[in-house]
Amino acid sequence: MTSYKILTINPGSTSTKIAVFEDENQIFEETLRHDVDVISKYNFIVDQYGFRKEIILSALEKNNIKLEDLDAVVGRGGLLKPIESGTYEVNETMLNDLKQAKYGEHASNLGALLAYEIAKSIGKKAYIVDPVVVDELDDVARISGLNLIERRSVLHALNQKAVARRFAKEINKKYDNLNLIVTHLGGGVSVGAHKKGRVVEVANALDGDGPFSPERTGGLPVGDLITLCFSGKYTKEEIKKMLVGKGGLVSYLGTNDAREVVKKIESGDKYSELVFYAMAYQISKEIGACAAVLKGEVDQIILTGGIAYNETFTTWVKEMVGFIAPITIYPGEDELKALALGGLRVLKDEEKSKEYIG
Ligand SMILES: Nc1ncnc2c1ncn2[C@@H]1O[C@H](COP(=O)(O)OP(=O)(O)O)[C@@H](O)[C@H]1O
Ligand SMILES: CCCC(=O)OP(=O)(O)O
Repeated sequence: MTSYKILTINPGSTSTKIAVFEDENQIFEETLRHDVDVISKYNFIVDQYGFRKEIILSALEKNNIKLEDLDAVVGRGGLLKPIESGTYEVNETMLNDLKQAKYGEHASNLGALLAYEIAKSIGKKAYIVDPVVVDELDDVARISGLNLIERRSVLHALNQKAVARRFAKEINKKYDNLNLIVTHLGGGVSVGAHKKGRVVEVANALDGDGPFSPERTGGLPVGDLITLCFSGKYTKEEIKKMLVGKGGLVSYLGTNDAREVVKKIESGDKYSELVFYAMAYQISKEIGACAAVLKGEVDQIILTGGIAYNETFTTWVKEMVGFIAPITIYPGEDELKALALGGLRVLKDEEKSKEYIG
């Protein structure tokens, strides 16, 4: 039987994760973490392309992984036109939208670009799976309160879907029959209300509403934000960076690394504890909002992402939202595997890849 070797690339706001799979089996994985000082010196995400490509290729070389042995490269999907869940072949329209940051700036925009270039160098195809713009919102969730602004679905779709399906499988139920609240705790934070297999509500995890995260402000008091914007002290680009990249934990504590914050708390730093607790508090409020969207019919709350490794943090969240539904914790994420499986389904002809129209 033919077997396939797939390189998966997941550029996140605080890291680049890579793995190589032989069919469903992971044979190599590495997480390359990026300090806020390294990342924030780049004005645009696309400028990080060379830096991230170099560290990927050098990690592969160090581990004796030969590009010529690969059958496909699958990258995390970035900010594209809102699309349905699935595996998409990387095409010119997609690359252009990402290079121009037509739908916004986020590290995931690099997934398709890196996958395409590496795949091209060996004459193979590149794909993305469940990009951050997977859109299954109920129409009511699109209404913002101002007819000039529509609420958008921007989330860790790949991992949210992967852990939701993993939970359903573990309890022998169908994802499509469950109501779940999935909370991804990464460099960005997304809290999604999954109603019978569709993410019907999510606070835009990038630059919208919702809780603050290690590197983002989440929703801010709008009046004060307007004053800041028109104070004459900051350019539009500086304000944007303040909200995404230099917001959240970075703004209060100077780091996007929750593990550093935990160390400070353990050494008795009360201010760090207050800020870290505030993040748990805001996330819990958002979980409460999703419970209202699901009319209280919540089968399970799932906590996932890097910060879900921290027991102090998950205990705070449990204390606040444990009354809503039982809580399952899947620390880290299944994104690399989800990317590999999405690519594999296409290589094995079990599924046709979708075309990105733009
Ligand atoms: N063991 C851990 N304990 C606490 N926080 C962690 C741990 N591992 C990773 N994190 C934190 O999780 C965040 C990144 O999460 P991750 O899901 O890897 O995000 P991203 O894909 O956005 O880079 C960082 O703040 C990182 O410090
Ligand atoms: C853009 C939504 C996904 C997101 O925030 O990812 P990271 O946590 O990897 O930045």
